[in-house]
Amino acid sequence: MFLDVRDLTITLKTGEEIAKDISFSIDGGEMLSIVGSSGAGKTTVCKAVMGLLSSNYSISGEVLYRGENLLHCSKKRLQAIYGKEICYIMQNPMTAFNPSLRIGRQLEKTCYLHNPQISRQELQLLVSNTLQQLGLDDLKRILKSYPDALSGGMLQRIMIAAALINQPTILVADEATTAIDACNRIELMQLLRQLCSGGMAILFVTHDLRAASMADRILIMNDGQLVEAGTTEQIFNEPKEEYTKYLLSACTLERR
Ligand SMILES: Nc1ncnc2c1ncn2[C@@H]1O[C@H](COP(=O)(O)OP(=O)(O)OP(=O)(O)O)[C@@H](O)[C@H]1O
Repeated sequence: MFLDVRDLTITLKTGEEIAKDISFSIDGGEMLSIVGSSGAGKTTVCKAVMGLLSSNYSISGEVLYRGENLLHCSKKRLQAIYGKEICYIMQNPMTAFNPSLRIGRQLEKTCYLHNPQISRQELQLLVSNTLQQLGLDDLKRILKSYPDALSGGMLQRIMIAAALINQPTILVADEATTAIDACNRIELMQLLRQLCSGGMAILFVTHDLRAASMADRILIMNDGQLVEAGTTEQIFNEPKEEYTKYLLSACTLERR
């Protein structure tokens, strides 16, 4: 199993519980979606999986990456895993980049960090290919730009490129398609499916049940807890919980 999260409970130092008894697993070639309204605890769970929660949080349970509990790994081991084997697409593309560094440089640094042996030529080719894979063709301009010169949708796609550049085995995508227009969003979802077919495991987190329809399985999260789990067909065609039905009706309303 690529990723196996067991009984993950996240509590603030003040005692407030943000997520309780969260368990799920994803294997290579699978896309699992966590769906829930704003404030359900989705981002906090992603950050716990990515080792990004500060000491203001206490975490119990297990985050197993191929059997290795990431909550107890050394800093050195985690540095080797995160950004290379497990990559994260953060929710807000505007704050994910260094504002004073050109995009090209930032992508090169991301790649170089985990592939110090790579030649200059290979590095440039990899950066260009990854951006093109995400439908970003205006390469010269993009690579020379500072983040504030690019649109939110573009930055989101570049952030996805940054996550894919090191060809991770697990991709954690938190609202990865939110800032992207509808046509590009469909293309991006198809790309994620394609990556899955190539063996990647994808955790796709969203507040929008429609966006989750490309996943193999869906977990519904509400108020810090998983309330329903099933295949995508089960969730869409035979929802059991009232909250799942509510999320489905919100999709139908938006479509009218
Ligand atoms: N450090 C913190 N201090 C206080 N409250 C926090 C902290 N971290 C998380 N929370 C609270 O935990 C809850 C879950 O937050 P989280 O960002 O994980 O939700 P989410 O499901 O990802 O929502 P969204 O989609 O809007 O980001 C929210 O009510 C949030 O305010």
